[in-house]
Amino acid sequence: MNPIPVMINGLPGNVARVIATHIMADAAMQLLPFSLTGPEIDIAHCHLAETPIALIRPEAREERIAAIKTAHPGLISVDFTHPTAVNANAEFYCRFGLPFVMGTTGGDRDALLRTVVDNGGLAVIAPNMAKQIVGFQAMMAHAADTFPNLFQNYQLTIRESHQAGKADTSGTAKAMVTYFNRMGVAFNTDQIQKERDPERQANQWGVPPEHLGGHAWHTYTLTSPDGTARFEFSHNVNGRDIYGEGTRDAIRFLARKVADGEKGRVYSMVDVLKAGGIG
Ligand SMILES: NC(=O)C1=CN([C@@H]2O[C@H](COP(=O)(O)OP(=O)(O)OC[C@H]3O[C@@H](n4cnc5c(N)ncnc54)[C@H](OP(=O)(O)O)[C@@H]3O)[C@@H](O)[C@H]2O)C=CC1
Ligand SMILES: O=C(O)C1=N[C@H](C(=O)O)C[C@H](O)C1
Repeated sequence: MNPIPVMINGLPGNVARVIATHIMADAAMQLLPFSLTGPEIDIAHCHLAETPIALIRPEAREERIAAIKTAHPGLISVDFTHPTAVNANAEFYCRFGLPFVMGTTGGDRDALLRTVVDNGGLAVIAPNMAKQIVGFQAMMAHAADTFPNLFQNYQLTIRESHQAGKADTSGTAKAMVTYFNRMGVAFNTDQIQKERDPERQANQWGVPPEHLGGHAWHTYTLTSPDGTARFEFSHNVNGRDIYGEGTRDAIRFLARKVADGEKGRVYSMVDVLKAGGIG
């Protein structure tokens, strides 16, 4: 079997760099030496180990993509860019018939789904690629479907802490809100408490100093109306390696859907998990 050609977009950003390293280590995939990059990037290349990757700025991508696509049939694009880029990037992928994995959070998520469906695109879209967190989401979805209003009238607090440079509120926490809502909890994503201050992260949260520049800590606390019962769920991730395996599974899943001739469909990481793509 030929390796799946993969273009990681968002280099030289933090997560794109980690994911690209995971792709390079996977014999079933071929990391292409190109990456769509952002408007602030003024270097022409970045290096992953010894491999130079050409960085394609937004104004150059329309003229470059056709040749890349022709040279690499079956190309899968993987997007870990910036919340402000989500919708325009999805439109770009759909315009050029590029199936994509969208790991980037933020943007208008409803519009994102519509773009794919209305334009016959194909995508896996998920705010979190970590398989254990995806599994936790699936558990919460099951609880919401099976026991609607299980936590009716409970008070919810959501606290999340990420590296100071994170541009948006946790997309994972926002997704989790939908399950709590379906379990009867009144809560708006604006109520998510986000921490971006490294001093408080180290001294109050206990984030290890070496991970202040890259961590994703989330705690969901439910308190009963009379205050006698409290339920707490946490997932605390240091570094970014955890996202590599799930992203590779999403790429393999999407490549299979392309081979099956699917079009106009959006899949989540829960779909990837259910398909047995995560092992
Ligand atoms: N789904 C998941 O499992 C995970 C998702 N994420 C998400 O991934 C995203 C990236 O995070 P992170 O790497 O920390 O962010 P960084 O800011 O480190 O990197 C983002 C990179 O994307 C570039 N960029 C901006 N606009 C575009 C564009 N239009 N096309 C291509 N590249 C662009 C930026 O360039 P410039 O400097 O010019 O803006 C920058 O180099 C976030 O949305 C984050 O929430 C993170 C971890 C896991
Ligand atoms: O920006 C990050 O780092 C992360 N972003 C995702 C999110 O917003 O949910 C996933 C994880 O929290 C790390």
